[in-house]
Order: sequence, then structure tokens, then C-alpha cells
Amino acid sequence: MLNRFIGLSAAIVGRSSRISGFPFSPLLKAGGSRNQSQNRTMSAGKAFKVLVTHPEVPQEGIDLLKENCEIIQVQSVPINRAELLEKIRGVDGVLWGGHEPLNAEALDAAGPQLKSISTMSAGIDYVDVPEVKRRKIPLGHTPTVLNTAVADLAVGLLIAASRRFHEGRKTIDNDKWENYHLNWLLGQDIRDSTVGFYGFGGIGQAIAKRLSGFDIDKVLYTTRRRVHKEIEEEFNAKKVDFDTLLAESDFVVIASPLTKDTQGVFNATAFNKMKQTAVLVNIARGKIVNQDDLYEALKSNRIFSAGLDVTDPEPLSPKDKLLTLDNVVVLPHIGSATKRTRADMSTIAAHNVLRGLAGEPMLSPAY
Ligand SMILES: O=CC(=O)O
Repeated sequence: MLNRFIGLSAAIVGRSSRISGFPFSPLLKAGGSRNQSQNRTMSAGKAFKVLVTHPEVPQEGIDLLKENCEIIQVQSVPINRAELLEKIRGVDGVLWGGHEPLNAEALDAAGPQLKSISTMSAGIDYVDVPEVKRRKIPLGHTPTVLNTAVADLAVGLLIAASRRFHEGRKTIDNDKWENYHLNWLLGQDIRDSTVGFYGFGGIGQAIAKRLSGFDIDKVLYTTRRRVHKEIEEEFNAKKVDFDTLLAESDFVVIASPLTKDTQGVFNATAFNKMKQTAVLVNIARGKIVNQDDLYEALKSNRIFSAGLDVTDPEPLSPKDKLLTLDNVVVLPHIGSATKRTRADMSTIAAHNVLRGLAGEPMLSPAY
């Protein structure tokens, strides 16, 4: 019985070892603290029912779950809530594949036997975490595996916004290619700049790592807790208060979770403290920025430009006033959208669900 689960774990390790930075082996090899009754259930074959809430969850995760679980899958896209609430009834585990609200309504529909949930996302602002906690259901998510994809995109946005990609492209569309002017479409340099991170966890650090090849001068960061000394040394990074970050950074990169404390902190007051030449990049969550205030700051050239992968709301209306501006590059929240990253996210999520079902600590618990 035990061997069977360890066999499953070993297979996961084998298939997942290419996911860099993820501590699979020690946890899996140790086997964790298994709960006896759950082991018995596991040994009885596909005794667990797992709901996968999205039809496009990559096969890698589904295959892992299939080995020990009966899979029920939502088929509608966009997700039909009624279908989800119908299919969740009586399941033991859930791989929550989209950004639908995961709340008391869904948990009530599932029933009291539900013992393991994992999202397939880093951010969990669409989850009613206190409600999941109150029911003592282990909850996993998938940070870390998406750090590199999001960091790559952040650097892309930083360059696109500072070098005026959007505005430049529009000049071509509008037959206004005026390169006979020497000062045409001049942008901001990255070399010798100060890059300020609002939030300096895995994604922020992955961005800093990439930018270290761009000859930047220094890294500042604002977080609740100071990061490890070795990390500060690696990036020549200094923790500063929010006002200092705003005042001294040439590039301000938002890489923090959305919480009640971070919601709307980038507002008119904040923009007024930034350099007029500053570039704002947001790859975290749209609601951290007051978008009306950002619009005004960009329109009045109070700040130089912005590169956004996230907006408020999402999807952004094609008629949104933000899109009328030359000095903002907007993407439709595609930070983690690479084939490999999605596959890795499904692997971790499946793994979290399996570990929750087995009574083991999840690989990446959300609380
Ligand atoms: O934004 C994407 C995520 O949180 O995974």
C-alpha cells in the first residue's frame, strides 16, 4: 500500500525534475506524515474523486491525478458556474484550473468530504482563504514555477514602455514615421538606472536577476519583511520605505500579491512622488493600481510611461480610456502563458491535490 504511493511519488519526481527551483525530492522521498485511514482509502484503487474545474488543464497534471483518482472535469469555457457547482458535489479533491471565485458557495456544493484543493495559479485573490481555512481544507497553489515566464515578460514590458514601442508602432500605422528629427521617440535608458521593486519575492528576484545583465546601478525594494541578507547581496538590493522607492526609482516594478493592504496603493499621491521620467511596470494584479489615477498621471506626463500585464478590470474593455494613450503598453494578463509553464503549473497543482488527499503536506501550500 505504502509502496504504491511511494511509487506514484517517485514517478512524479521523475517527470517533474526538470521544473527548476522546486523542492520535489526531499518531500516526496521522505513520504511525509501519512494519515492511516487516508492510506487505506488510497490503497483501495481509484477511490478518490477529483474535480478538474477547467477542460484545458494540461495533460501533465491530469495524467498524474488519473493514476490514483477518478477524474471529473468541467467542460465549459468560459466556465459555466452551474456546471461547476453540479460536478463538484461529493468530490474528495479539486484542481481549480481557472480564476473563478472559490468560495463558500463552491465549498458547500462540494460537501464535507472535500479534503484537498489546489489552484493552478500563484495569486489566490479569487479564493476566500478564510473560508477554506475555517473548513480545515488544505489549499495549494503554484508559485515559483511561473517566476521565470513572468519575469521574462516583465523585462519585455519594461523595455517596451521605456523605449516607446506602442507609440512607435502607431506612427507606422498612421504614416507618421519622422526619423528625420533627431529627438524622435527618444526613450529612457536602463543602464545606470535605479530599479525599485514593490514586492521582492520569487518573481521580483527573477526580474532583478534578468536585469543584472543590463548594467543597472541599484535595486531598491519595499516589502513588509526584509529579504535574506544573501539575496540583498546578490542583487545589491536595499530595503526602503514606499516613499523612498517612489522618489528614487527610474523603474518601479509591481511584483506583490493583491491584498487589502496593497489594493490601490499606486494612486495619484504615489504617482506625484515618482520621477517624471519614471516607468511603471505591473505584472502582479491590476487592482494594486488605481487605474483612473494612472490614466491621469500618464496623460499629463506626470510619469513617463507604463507597461501593464494586468488591469482592472480584466478583461479590459477595448473602449477603455487607458488604451487611447501613447505611453502605455497593455497586455492581456499573459505573464505565465507559456506552454512549459502551464504544464508545470498543472503538475504542481496535481501534486498538491494528491498530497492533500494522502494527508501529506502540500508541495506549495497557500497557507
Ligand atoms: O497571474 C497569474 C497567477 O497568479 O498565476
